[in-house]
Amino acid sequence: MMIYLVGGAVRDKLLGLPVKDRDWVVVNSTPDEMLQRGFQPVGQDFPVFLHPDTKEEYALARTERKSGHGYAGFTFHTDQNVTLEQDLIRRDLTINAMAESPEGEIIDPYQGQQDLEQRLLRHVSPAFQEDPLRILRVARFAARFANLGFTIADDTMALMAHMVSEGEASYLVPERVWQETARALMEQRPEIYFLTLMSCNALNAVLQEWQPFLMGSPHCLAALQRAAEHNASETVRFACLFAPNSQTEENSLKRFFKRMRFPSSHSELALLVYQQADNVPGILDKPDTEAIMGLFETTDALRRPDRFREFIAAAGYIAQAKGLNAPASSQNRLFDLLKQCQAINAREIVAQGIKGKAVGEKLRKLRLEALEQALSR
Ligand SMILES: Nc1ccn([C@@H]2O[C@H](COP(=O)(O)OP(=O)(O)OP(=O)(O)O)[C@@H](O)[C@H]2O)c(=O)n1
Repeated sequence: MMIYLVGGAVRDKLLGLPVKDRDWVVVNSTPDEMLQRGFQPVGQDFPVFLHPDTKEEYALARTERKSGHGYAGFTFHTDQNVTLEQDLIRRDLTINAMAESPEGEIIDPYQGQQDLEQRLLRHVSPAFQEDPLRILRVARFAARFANLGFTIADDTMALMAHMVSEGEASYLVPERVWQETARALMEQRPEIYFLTLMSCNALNAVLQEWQPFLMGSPHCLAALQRAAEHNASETVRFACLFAPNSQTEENSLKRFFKRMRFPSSHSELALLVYQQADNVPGILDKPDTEAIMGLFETTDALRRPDRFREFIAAAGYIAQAKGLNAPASSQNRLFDLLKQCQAINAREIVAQGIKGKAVGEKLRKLRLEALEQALSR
């Protein structure tokens, strides 16, 4: 048997980037031999094994043939005669289709190194079409490597658009779409992921309800870009893409979240942003304690201060993207005001012998007074 390092590890090494996961291809072997050598099978019909010590993935060189749609549509073919070149040609991008021998020799039958130099994301062969997830992967790599100067080859973009027009993208299940999208959100230039999906029409095919936000208003993607520049969390980046938008009804947004099964933390923050983000800029311009208290109440800030922090961060990026004056200092000020309100709690009021509904009323009154005082300072 011969073992080669393949895929992202070879690509990242050649780019001088840190290598996270290492994947290996095993040529000229059989499942029996792998088992004899102590490798653990990953699944029943899947020619992939885990190394007994490192737990890294070792896959028998294989060819894949499509026999239908989606993930049930694959048949694997692996035998001792499948060559490294045959294994590499079925991969997605030329920069992901290189191998390294144990001696450190790079095996590059499809000009991956040339494309690395030319900063091109180019599909290896027509076999690219066998997996619609690759449309999202290419968009994600474009987002990751944009700052290194990478762009998508015209032919590859055309192929992706062709796959979408053939209806292939509709076979992507929500879980996989989210998996790629979540990873893309954390890349350096996440907006490029969405721009790529728009260019090949995949956004319309898989994430249609997002279109009014992403295509209808220029603020969302600009806000996302700012959020990424400031190393914002995945939740905040996601929520930036739901700036208030008059074309979308709240119910259809809720249906979208449900259909795509986004994590509830993300959907909840996004919904708050959609409903309330426009109320944040300028709220501190005039000392209107009722307005500030109203914002705390509608966003449930007193009980969920961490989420409120994320909410004002997202609202801030959106406001900045709109060219409004929304400095980080006013976000901190708003959060300080929240803390002042939180410092007053029901215990002291109950201790004074106040009961029932009057407790809440008194609490609100004291908090408004605290806001008044803080704002006059
Ligand atoms: N839909 C896919 C998924 C994976 N691959 C191939 O399998 C390798 C390993 O896949 P994965 O670990 O998902 O990606 P990486 O390229 O290692 O990228 P990342 O850094 O994002 O993990 C890829 O390089 C690529 O050659 C592919 O061709 N098509």
